[in-house]
Amino acid sequence: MQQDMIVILDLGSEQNTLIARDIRSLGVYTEIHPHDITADQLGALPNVRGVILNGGPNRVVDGVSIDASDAVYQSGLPLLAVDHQGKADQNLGSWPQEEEARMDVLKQFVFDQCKAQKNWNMENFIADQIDLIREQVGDKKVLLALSGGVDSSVVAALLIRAIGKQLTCVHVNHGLLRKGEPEQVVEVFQKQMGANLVYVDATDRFLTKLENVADPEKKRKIIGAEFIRVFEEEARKLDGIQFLGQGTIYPDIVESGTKTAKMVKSHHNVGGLPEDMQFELVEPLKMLFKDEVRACGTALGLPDNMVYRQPFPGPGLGVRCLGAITRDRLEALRESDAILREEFDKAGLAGKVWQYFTVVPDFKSVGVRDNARSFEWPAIIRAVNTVDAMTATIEQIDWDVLARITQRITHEVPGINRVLYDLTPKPVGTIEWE
Ligand SMILES: Nc1ncnc2c1ncn2[C@@H]1O[C@H](COP(=O)(O)OP(=O)(O)OP(=O)(O)O)[C@@H](O)[C@H]1O
Repeated sequence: MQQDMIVILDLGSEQNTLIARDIRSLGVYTEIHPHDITADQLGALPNVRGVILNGGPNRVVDGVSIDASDAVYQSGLPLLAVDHQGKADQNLGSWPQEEEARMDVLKQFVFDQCKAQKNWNMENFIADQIDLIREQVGDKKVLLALSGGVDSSVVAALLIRAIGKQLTCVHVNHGLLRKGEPEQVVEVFQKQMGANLVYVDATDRFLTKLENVADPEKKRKIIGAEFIRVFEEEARKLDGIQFLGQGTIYPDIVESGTKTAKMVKSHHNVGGLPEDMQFELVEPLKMLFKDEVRACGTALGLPDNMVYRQPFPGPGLGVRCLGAITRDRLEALRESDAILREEFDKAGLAGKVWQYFTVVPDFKSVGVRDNARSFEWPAIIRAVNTVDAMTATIEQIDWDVLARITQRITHEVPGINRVLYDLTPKPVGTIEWE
């Protein structure tokens, strides 16, 4: 391993991630571990230069105040005790709330006391991961479900670098992807990077299953279950696969809970595979935050529009083609969404607005086209900003941009005769319509 490490022990703090991010921003690698880490576990971590005892409001569990194990106190490593409640007790000093003062304390600890080197960067990370992946996988084979989203794309690029043809990627086109996405996956991974890529066009299969299904929950369930079925079928056709690559990232793990935090949820796994299909997991991004995943993707040569892709729901366009999906309305949705993205790009909004897309509902309105009555769907524009997806505000799009988008959609997309702009923040509206 190339990097020095500062270990953060979670003694009931809600700010483990914040402090981890602060230290990484200083160019030093950090990992968050449970408070009762054993001497063996601590000893197994490479290049540890110091330990932060990160206390906070959850420190008292069942009336007992938790503390780090003796192994930590006897390790001889420099220790920094932090209490985010600002209280000082026997072991814990108080902790500055202001960012500048906090960073000063961290810098002093990390560089002066621990003598850590500023060697956390993507070049070192990639070099380390390539070694680790080769060590884990040996001459065996790895399977990866490649969506074309940020996380699985970066995992694919990293695995291709590490093990080349020992990796097989499976990309499922369920017919609900955005315009150009499946083509880009084939272009980037198969043509440019020379990956083993199985491209499955399962559009008919998904759309047939979804025929006449109007309930949003049912739609989501059908799409999820069918995805697992298609993926399983493809996996069974391949011989001798022992490993499954996954785009697990650090927030998935941190949010899933250390010992003092509540379990939140587990993401990113291609869950639901049958029990006889047990794979060992390869999760090379599991210590990276999202912006680091993007930096890693860029360093591996992935295109910007893949690395900075806006979030896209698992069921894809299926939840934006409201009610029972029909092929013609889905096509109108895909085309209007592509125009919106193109115009946002031209207007410099693409990197600025968090999420933007169109929705096509299952009702029509009267219009006039070429001097004749038309009866067509509306396209609804949604453009929102959020920090944590729990709340969202509306992007105030320039009127000229909106007018241009309206002109293009109503003239270029068959079946659309109106464009509407959704002004609802979250709450009350969710970001997606279904
Ligand atoms: N169309 C698809 N083809 C192949 N694999 C897919 C597809 N959709 C999802 N997956 C797999 O399921 C995982 C979780 O999917 P989800 O839609 O939750 O994406 P995500 O969490 O945004 O991850 P990503 O950024 O990789 O898309 C993906 O990382 C990928 O491995």
